[in-house]
Amino acid sequence: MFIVIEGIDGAGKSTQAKLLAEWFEERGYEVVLTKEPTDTAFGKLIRKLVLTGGKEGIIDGARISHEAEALLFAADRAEHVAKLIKPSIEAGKIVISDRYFYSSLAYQWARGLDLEWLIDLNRFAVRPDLVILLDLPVKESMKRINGRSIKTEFDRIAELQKRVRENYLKLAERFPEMRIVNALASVEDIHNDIVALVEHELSKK
Ligand SMILES: Nc1ncnc2c1ncn2[C@@H]1O[C@H](COP(=O)(O)OP(=O)(O)O)[C@@H](O)[C@H]1O
Ligand SMILES: Cc1cn([C@H]2C[C@H](O)[C@@H](COP(=O)(O)OP(=O)(O)O)O2)c(=O)[nH]c1=O
Repeated sequence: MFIVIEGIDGAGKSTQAKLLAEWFEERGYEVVLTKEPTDTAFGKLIRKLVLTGGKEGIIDGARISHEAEALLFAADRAEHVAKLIKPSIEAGKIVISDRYFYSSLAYQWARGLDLEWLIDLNRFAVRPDLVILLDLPVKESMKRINGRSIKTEFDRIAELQKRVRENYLKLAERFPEMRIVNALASVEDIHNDIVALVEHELSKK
């Protein structure tokens, strides 16, 4: 079984991914807990060129293009799928990924790229059984990650996160595997909501 956790920055994805992995392990399942961007050379390149916002992300005097960013995320994902996700699913393990191609759709679309091009670009990515979308207002997520980003960037980031949140909600109407979970609740209540969705999915297998 392949489960993905999605949501804006600070939505609680890594917290819930870890709890869900423990839930499966306690029940005797073999679990692979993973994330995107990955920790491989491609993921490191993304952190260097895309996520630092510093001078390493500048090529020939300009920031790398949003198209190049989308291609880097897709290249990282292609390796992730081929080397870890597919082999683990085939070995009967439970794969839990903190972010997947839905992040590319929500974020790179918010950067102004064409959604249909992004969907085509990511068509190689095996579809998960279940995608948990942790949804919460940007104001709340900003409170949770306060300190992770510098203050002067706050408003610009909040604006982007708002678009990303809206995009995720639109994507949930298009991709039936996506389920919206209210991420304003307590860590424990959210975990219980996720477990209910997972148990429903397990009962279908
Ligand atoms: N339900 C929750 N209520 C309040 N704070 C939370 C909740 N879930 C996570 N947090 C806290 O919010 C911050 C961001 O959570 P994290 O799981 O790292 O989010 P993400 O992986 O989506 O960026 C962390 O400090 C975490 O402890
Ligand atoms: C996977 C992915 C992430 N992102 C963005 C979302 C986050 O703001 C950022 C980094 O993800 P994040 O989960 O914060 O990873 P880390 O804490 O390891 O740096 O990358 C995209 O724009 N597109 C993608 O395809």
